[in-house]
Amino acid sequence: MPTQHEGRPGPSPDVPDLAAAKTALRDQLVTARNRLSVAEIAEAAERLAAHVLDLPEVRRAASVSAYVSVGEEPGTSRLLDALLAAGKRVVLPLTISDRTEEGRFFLDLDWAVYTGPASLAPARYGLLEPTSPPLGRDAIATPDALLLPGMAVSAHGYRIGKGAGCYDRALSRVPVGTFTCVLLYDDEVGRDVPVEPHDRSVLAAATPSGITRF
Ligand SMILES: Nc1nc2c(c(=O)[nH]1)N(C=O)[C@@H](CNc1ccc(C(=O)N[C@@H](CCC(=O)O)C(=O)O)cc1)CN2
Ligand SMILES: Nc1ncnc2c1ncn2[C@@H]1O[C@H](COP(=O)(O)OP(=O)(O)OP(=O)(O)O)[C@@H](O)[C@H]1O
Repeated sequence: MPTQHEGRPGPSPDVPDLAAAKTALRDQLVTARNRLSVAEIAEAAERLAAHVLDLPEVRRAASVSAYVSVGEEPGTSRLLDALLAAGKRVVLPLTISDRTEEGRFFLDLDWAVYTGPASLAPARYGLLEPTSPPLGRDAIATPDALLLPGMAVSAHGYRIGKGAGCYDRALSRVPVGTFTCVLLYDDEVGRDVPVEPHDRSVLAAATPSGITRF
């Protein structure tokens, strides 16, 4: 499919054709991930972690934000423990619900420090979250490097996620220039991602084959 939407400024967030195109792409991406075997997921996680840990921005970071992978997502458990073992402060998302002034429900992210696998507990939406105290939504502004979940990324670094907009909200609180890297499978990089006005691009993608910079 040609790149129809990339870089085109939209008139407002929630442009219906862009939102529908995102939903269609997400469906395709979920289907592809569902075909992965447990062995493929484990091997991909291992290779991906090695590339992430080798990134200069991650090596020199004192603090890193990441996520706890679930299901067919690129695995992060070994990566989280390696970051901790390297002496870094690791912060993880807590998914919280909020309402707009008009009463519309949305999901946002708070943050908490990771201290090891035993500090994680099952949370809403099938997620695993840290049990340490919430640091506040603005805590995402302080880590030196951000490792993000995603479903795909465009050739220009625009990512698509699960569709709640949590990471777009979180990224809007992050100082420009902060190192941001989405963790994906190889065939999810360079996809035709529809771009809405609220979308913030990332600086890199990490996959089992290596790092792509945008
Ligand atoms: N591992 C991991 N953690 C993460 C994310 C992620 O993508 N992966 N997030 C990335 O943003 C945040 C959580 N994002 C979410 C995005 C959508 C839905 C959601 O809509 N879930 C259901 C509907 C609600 C339900 O189950 O009752 C759905 O998928 O239909 C939930 C959480 C924070 N933590
Ligand atoms: N910074 C923001 N401020 C207000 N609303 C936002 C913001 N970012 C996203 N949204 C809302 O969230 C909805 C979902 O956004 P989008 O489809 O870009 O999510 P996504 O990137 O797939 O998910 P995520 O960011 O959680 O990984 C959009 O319809 C938009 O209205």
